[in-house]
Amino acid sequence: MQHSDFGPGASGHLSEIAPFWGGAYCFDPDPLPPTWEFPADLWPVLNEANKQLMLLEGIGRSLPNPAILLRPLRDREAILSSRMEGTMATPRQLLLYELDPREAASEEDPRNMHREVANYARALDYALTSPLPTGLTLIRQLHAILMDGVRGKNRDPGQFRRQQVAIGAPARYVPPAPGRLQDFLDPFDAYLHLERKRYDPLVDCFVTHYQLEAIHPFSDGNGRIGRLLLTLMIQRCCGMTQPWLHMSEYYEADHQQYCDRMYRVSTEGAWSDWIGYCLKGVAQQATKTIERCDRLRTLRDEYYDRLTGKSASLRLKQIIDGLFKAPMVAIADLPEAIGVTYPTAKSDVAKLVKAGVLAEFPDHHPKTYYAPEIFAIAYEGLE
Ligand SMILES: Nc1ncnc2c1ncn2[C@@H]1O[C@H](COP(=O)(O)OP(=O)(O)OP(=O)(O)O)[C@@H](O)[C@H]1O
Repeated sequence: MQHSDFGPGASGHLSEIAPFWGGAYCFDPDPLPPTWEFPADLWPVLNEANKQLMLLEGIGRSLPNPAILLRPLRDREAILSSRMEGTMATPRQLLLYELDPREAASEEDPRNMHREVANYARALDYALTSPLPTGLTLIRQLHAILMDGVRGKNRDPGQFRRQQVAIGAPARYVPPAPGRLQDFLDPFDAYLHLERKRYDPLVDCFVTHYQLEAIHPFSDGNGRIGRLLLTLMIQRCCGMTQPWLHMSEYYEADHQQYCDRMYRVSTEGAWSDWIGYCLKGVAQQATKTIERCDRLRTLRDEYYDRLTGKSASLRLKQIIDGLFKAPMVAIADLPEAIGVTYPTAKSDVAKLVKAGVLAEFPDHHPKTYYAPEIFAIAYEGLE
């Protein structure tokens, strides 16, 4: 860690540790809230972010079936947040894994990565339905789900780290020493539990995101847990009925910038820069999500027309709605999902193939179908 990068405005202090960790120092972040005042020139940026967020909330809330948006959003977030850390799964791999979650055969088996991405999605679902307040207990539970059954060293599901870690190679940022972690985690937990924090709720989401990353409490998975918590906090603290907004797409577009801005909070106390960047991301992500929602809604209406017109068969509508939640389906799973016999399910799938809604997924047993047009919108840019 570059000692000379840290100036008088740093948002914490350097303290000495064992010399082999990229220099002899780690960074001890000051407890929240920072002494930083929210600057006047960021008000328009904050207002725009909150406006777009509320627009998205209104549109999401008016959806007759919110799952048509929530599931693709959740999967996009799981894929992109994991991809930022080198854990790769395409949407197809994720959906196929979820249809058939077999154990990985070895540490090198790519199914390990698919499982980790599926775990991320599962952890998000868990967080969003958990009655626990946002705090360390919930954070540890989420980490345990994220690392559940994943092979590899230093995963320690649900456990705070007992060793020194560093970000980057050579170490660019070195978080607090393990022996003193609790000194940073306790005040962090107390701040999370405050009903009214220091700033606008949206601003506080990004202030706390920085703090969790600066403490880096786990030996692995800190980036993902931080972004998962961010989704949860935006939903819980900003009056949203559902998790409509995720930030990983924005951060992933320029990972370096995301990390650099956090680094400069540590070294110079550059909060305005970090918060302004995040708020712009909120407006951008909200706008993108609204557009995606419109495209999915239009496509669903078009499918209803294409297949059945006004005399829409309820059963086919049900299958179509299901495809918007997960655009992959195995005939064998349909009878239980919609309460029909196997021959009826087979004939319905044939109708959907004829109408161009479904296509057979090549080289896969048991026979599996996917909806290419839904796929193209929901997972745009991810294949
Ligand atoms: N200078 C920094 N200060 C604080 N946090 C940072 C900094 N640079 C990057 N980060 C955060 O650390 C994350 C990466 O941390 P690290 O490389 O230690 O991975 P990890 O703990 O193994 O977690 P994951 O596997 O989810 O990344 C980034 O995604 C970002 O959120």
